[in-house]
Amino acid sequence: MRLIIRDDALAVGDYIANYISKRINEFAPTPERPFVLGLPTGSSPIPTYKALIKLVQAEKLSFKNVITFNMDEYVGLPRDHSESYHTFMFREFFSHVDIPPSQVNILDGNAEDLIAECNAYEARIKAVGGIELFLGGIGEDGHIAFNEPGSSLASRTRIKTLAFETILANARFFENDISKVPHMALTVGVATVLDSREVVIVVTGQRKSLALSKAIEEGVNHLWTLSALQMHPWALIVVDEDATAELHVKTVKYFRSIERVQDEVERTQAELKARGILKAGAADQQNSRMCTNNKNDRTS
Ligand SMILES: N[C@@H]1[C@@H](O)[C@H](O)[C@@H](COP(=O)(O)O)O[C@@H]1O
Repeated sequence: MRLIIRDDALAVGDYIANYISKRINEFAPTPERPFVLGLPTGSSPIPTYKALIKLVQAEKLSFKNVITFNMDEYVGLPRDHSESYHTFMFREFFSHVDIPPSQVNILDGNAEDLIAECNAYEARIKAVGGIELFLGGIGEDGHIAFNEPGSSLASRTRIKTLAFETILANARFFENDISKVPHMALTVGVATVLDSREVVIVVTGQRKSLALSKAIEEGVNHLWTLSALQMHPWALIVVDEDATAELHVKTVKYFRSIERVQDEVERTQAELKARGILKAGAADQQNSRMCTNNKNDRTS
């Protein structure tokens, strides 16, 4: 697992947007081989969405050959409600980029048969070859998607009753009236997230700092479902300074040093390449080996 620390939420958004953009561009998706991207809602990913939109407007990135799967959706909230995740995603992101709406997948919280809807979602993910990169956020209790404390770490897409803390936290989007917040949601499971080839998590703000420390400094625990990421071979958490408030100083120093060393390695390689000492092909091969190693190295 890697932890990247940036000054504030905007810098976190820029970092993640550039990271995703690089991944999609390197993948070079086509209609026959689309890039499959998992996406979250919430306030934390908004700076990332804004930065991604800018990249599309600058023609540095395209979503034409990207298929998306959202993490979750409320049960029983009309699709066109201002706070449905469907409305949120089109308002904050999809309407501003070049993704064909037919390539957007969001769970239907009003489906007649909710269990069938969840099973079909898992099947759809499988049918397109699995998720390449899952971007996620977390709740204050460390939940990923709507996998509340106590969720099985082997869980798949299903119906979940929301924790009271989550209902309280989300009341800010429903005129601070908890009776207006849906009490149930459809969500991908922890195992659905872990199945994706890469996971990137955004954590900003001091209110998430306890969850962050529980998830990365302690063991894997279903009470902090983000901690399941410790089992993932290629996970990246990008946080702002505020979110590190509960981390040990040595944890912060450790992850900062890893980033510094990685930057140095890349700089040295670029220099050697520019001076012709390292052949372009060899450098690329080495880079891709490093990349492969990173995929398998939980400390990098
Ligand atoms: N189901 C969503 C989560 O997927 C999201 O990560 C969380 C955090 O929201 P925010 O980023 O607004 O703190 O909100 C909800 O609970």
